[in-house]
Amino acid sequence: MPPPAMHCPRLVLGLGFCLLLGITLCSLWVYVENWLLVSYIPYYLPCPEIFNMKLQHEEEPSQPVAQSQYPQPKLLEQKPTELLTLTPWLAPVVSEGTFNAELLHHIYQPLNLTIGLTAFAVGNRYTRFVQHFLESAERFFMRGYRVHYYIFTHDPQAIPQVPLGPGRRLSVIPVPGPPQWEGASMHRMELISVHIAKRAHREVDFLFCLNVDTEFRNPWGPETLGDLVAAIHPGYFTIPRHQFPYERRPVSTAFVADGEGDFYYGGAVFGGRVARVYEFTRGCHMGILADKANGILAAGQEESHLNRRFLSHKPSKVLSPEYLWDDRQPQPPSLKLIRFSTLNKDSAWLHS
Ligand SMILES: CC(=O)N[C@H]1[C@@H](OP(=O)(O)OP(=O)(O)OC[C@H]2O[C@@H](n3ccc(=O)[nH]c3=O)[C@H](O)[C@@H]2O)O[C@H](CO)[C@H](O)[C@@H]1O
Ligand SMILES: [Mn+2]
Repeated sequence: MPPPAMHCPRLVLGLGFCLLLGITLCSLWVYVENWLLVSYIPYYLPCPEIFNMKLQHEEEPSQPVAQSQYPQPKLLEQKPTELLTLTPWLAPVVSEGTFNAELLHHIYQPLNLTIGLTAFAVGNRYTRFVQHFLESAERFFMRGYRVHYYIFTHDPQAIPQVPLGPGRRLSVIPVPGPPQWEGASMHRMELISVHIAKRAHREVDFLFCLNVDTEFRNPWGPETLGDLVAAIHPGYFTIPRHQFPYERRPVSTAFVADGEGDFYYGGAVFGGRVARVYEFTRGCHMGILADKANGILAAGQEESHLNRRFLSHKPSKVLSPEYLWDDRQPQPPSLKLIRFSTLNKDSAWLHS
C-alpha cells in the first residue's frame, strides 16, 4: 500500500501553497513594517540636511569691546540720573549718565553705518539757518561715522558750501516753495517718506529728521540709534498728560483721549532705522491726508499726528530733552547738558 501522502498529491500541493503564502505574507509584513518605520523617521529625527546648511551670515570677527575700560554695571547701584531711564514698554530713555560713549563707539564703529539727516529750509526765513545748522552738526553730530545730510529747499542756490569732514556728504533736494508750500508741517512727512522710497533707503542705515532753526551744542552719537526714536518735547516734560497739546477732537485721526498718552514728543526730532522711518512718516502722512479730506487741521499739525502714531507704535528708544531743548527756557538742574536746541529766532549770530 502506498503511503497516504502519495494518495493525496492535492494535500501536499495545498500544504506547499500554504507555506509559500505564509512566507510571502511574512516578507510583506516585514516590508510594510520597514516602510512604515521609514515614513515615520523624518517626523521624529532631525533632518540631516540642517547639519549641512551653510549659515548665511559669517561669524563676525571678535569686536574690540573687551579692550575698552569702562565701569562695571551694577545691578544694585543708585539711579544714574534723576530722569526716568526706562519706559513702561522697556525702551531706554537716553540722557547723560545712562550710557558709556566710548563703549558704544567700540560697538558701533566696526558696523560701518551711514546715518542720514534730513532738514527743511523752505522760504528765505529758513535758508539762513542752514549754514550754522550744518557747521554745528559737523562739530557734534555722529562724529567718526559716515553722515549724509539731505537739505530740502525751494532754493538750492541759497544753500551754502559748508566744509564737510571725511565720509560726510550733503545732498540738496529741491522741493516746491511758497505759494504751493502751506507750511512745513503739512509736507515734511510726505516728502520724507517719498525721499526714503526713492533714494534714502539705499543710501543710509539710520535717518534722523530735524528742524533747521536749531543747533548742536554737545556730542550726539550712536547712543541715539534705534529702530524708532522719539524725543521728549522740552515744553511738556513736567506736566500731566491731560494737559498735553494733543489733538482732542475725535473727528481727527490724530485724536488722543484725556486718559491716554506717554510723553509729549517733539516734532523737531525723530528718527530710526530707515525702513521704520519710512513706515512712520507714511503713516503720519496718511493721517494728515485723511484729516485734510475731512477739512480738519490738527491742533499741533504734524506734531499731533506724530504723537498719535508714537502712542500706538511705541518708540524703541526715547531721547531725553537733552536732545531737543528750547533756547527760550532756562536749563533745569535735572538736565546735565544740552546737546541740541531750537534757536531763539533773535539769536545774535543771525543778524551778523
Ligand atoms: C518751540 C516750539 O514751540 N517749537 C514747535 C514748532 O517749532 P517752530 O514753530 O519753531 O516750527 P518751525 O516754524 O520752525 O517749523 C519746523 C521746521 O520746518 C521747516 N520749515 C518750516 C516752515 C517753513 O516755512 N519752512 C520750513 O522749512 C524748518 O526746518 C523748521 O525748522 O514746530 C515743531 C515741529 O517741528 C514743534 O511743533 C515745536 O513744538
Ligand atoms: Mn522753529
